[in-house]
Amino acid sequence: MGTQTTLWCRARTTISVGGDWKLFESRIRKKGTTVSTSRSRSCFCSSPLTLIVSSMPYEKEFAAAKKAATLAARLCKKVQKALLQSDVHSKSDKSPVTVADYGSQALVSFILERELPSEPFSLVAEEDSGDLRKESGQDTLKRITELVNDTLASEGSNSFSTLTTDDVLAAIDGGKSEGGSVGRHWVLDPIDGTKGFVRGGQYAIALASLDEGKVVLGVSACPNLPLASIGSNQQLSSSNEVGCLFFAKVGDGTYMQALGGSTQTRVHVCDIDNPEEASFFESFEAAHSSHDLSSSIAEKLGVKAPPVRIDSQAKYGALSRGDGAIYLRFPHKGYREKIWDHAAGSIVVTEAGGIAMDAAGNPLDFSKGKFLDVVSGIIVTNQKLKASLLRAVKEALNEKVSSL
Ligand SMILES: Nc1ncnc2c1ncn2[C@@H]1O[C@H](COP(=O)(O)O)[C@@H](OP(=O)(O)O)[C@H]1O
Ligand SMILES: [Mg+2]
Ligand SMILES: [Mg+2]
Ligand SMILES: [Mg+2]
Repeated sequence: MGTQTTLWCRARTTISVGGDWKLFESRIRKKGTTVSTSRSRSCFCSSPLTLIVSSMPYEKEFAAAKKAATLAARLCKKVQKALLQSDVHSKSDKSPVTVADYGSQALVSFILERELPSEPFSLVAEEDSGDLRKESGQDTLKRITELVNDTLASEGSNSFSTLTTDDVLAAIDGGKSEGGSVGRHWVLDPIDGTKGFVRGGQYAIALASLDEGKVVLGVSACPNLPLASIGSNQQLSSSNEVGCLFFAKVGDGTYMQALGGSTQTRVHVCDIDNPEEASFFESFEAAHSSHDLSSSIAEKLGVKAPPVRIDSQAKYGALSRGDGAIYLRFPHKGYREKIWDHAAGSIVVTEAGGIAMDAAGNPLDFSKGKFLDVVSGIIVTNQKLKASLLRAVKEALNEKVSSL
């Protein structure tokens, strides 16, 4: 449980803030009082000011997010097991959307609102209920409602009341927020890697929270990811258990536990500094990221291992525990990245000591609404490989331009 302290500042005061000091500074500045702060975490206020300092910020939100992602993973696992052709439903952009995408979004939206009743609720999520409101969507909607109710019942909570189809539509549409740089917003990809999900491969339920445009917590449930390393330089492991939950809160590090388990382990990115020993992740789907460009970058860097191709933000999770050293993502011309594809993954990696940036080395900016505008692509690595990776990326991109 987090504790809150109310401080009445009249002069220089030393305060202790768990979490992100920069974010805290920007908050108190906004209150209309001149506040000068220093690295020693002391602050001087020009007029009396009441500061409410939480020693464990975002703790309630973090617990709610873990609960929501874990339950959504349970729903998705059930559907993936029984996946029938008829569960695949075509959206206008032709990406397969299954009952699990909608069910997961409805469940996460419902649980976050239920667990945090006193907070304003804003959710930026991938799916909307448009197709489910049509006559042709009624059977699917009933199926989703049953799935959501079955999953809630399995939670064993006494306060459970059965949701109607209208409740489910409303919960899905709870995800219509546009996000932005003001206030708090949840960001959800109910199933990231839908193509992997349909194929029986990797996928993730990815949930993050933005505060003033910055990702402050992220949870990524990866039901098919082995608990043991999947890197190309993996050590032999006796465990073939799958299902990982990664979670990170700003300033507090990244942790992993077995989905449904309770023992958490702190994870760190690898500390490889020699690219020859590094291995890299990329999308399984060549349509999502140029495999040619990645292999040209890897060659320039001197990476020897073949690419590890997996779907979804499971790549960020695997990187955060050191399974590989680099994740390269270079969408084809005209594609615009969305925040829900990277928000949870990026904090999972940065809190584990890594860096997520665009191909020009800029930090990822989640404050501009649902799109994440990046220069050329997204690259993720550890601190030691950052400079050489950026050089190789620049060279490969220049070569690509001059060959056109
Ligand atoms: N043409 C494209 N280029 C890049 N990314 C794309 C894409 N089409 C879809 N995507 C995104 O790639 C995500 C999957 O990432 P990955 O390739 O790492 O598995 C998809 O998430 P969803 O599966 O949630 O729709 C989708 O948002
Ligand atoms: Mg999609
Ligand atoms: Mg996605
Ligand atoms: Mg998705």
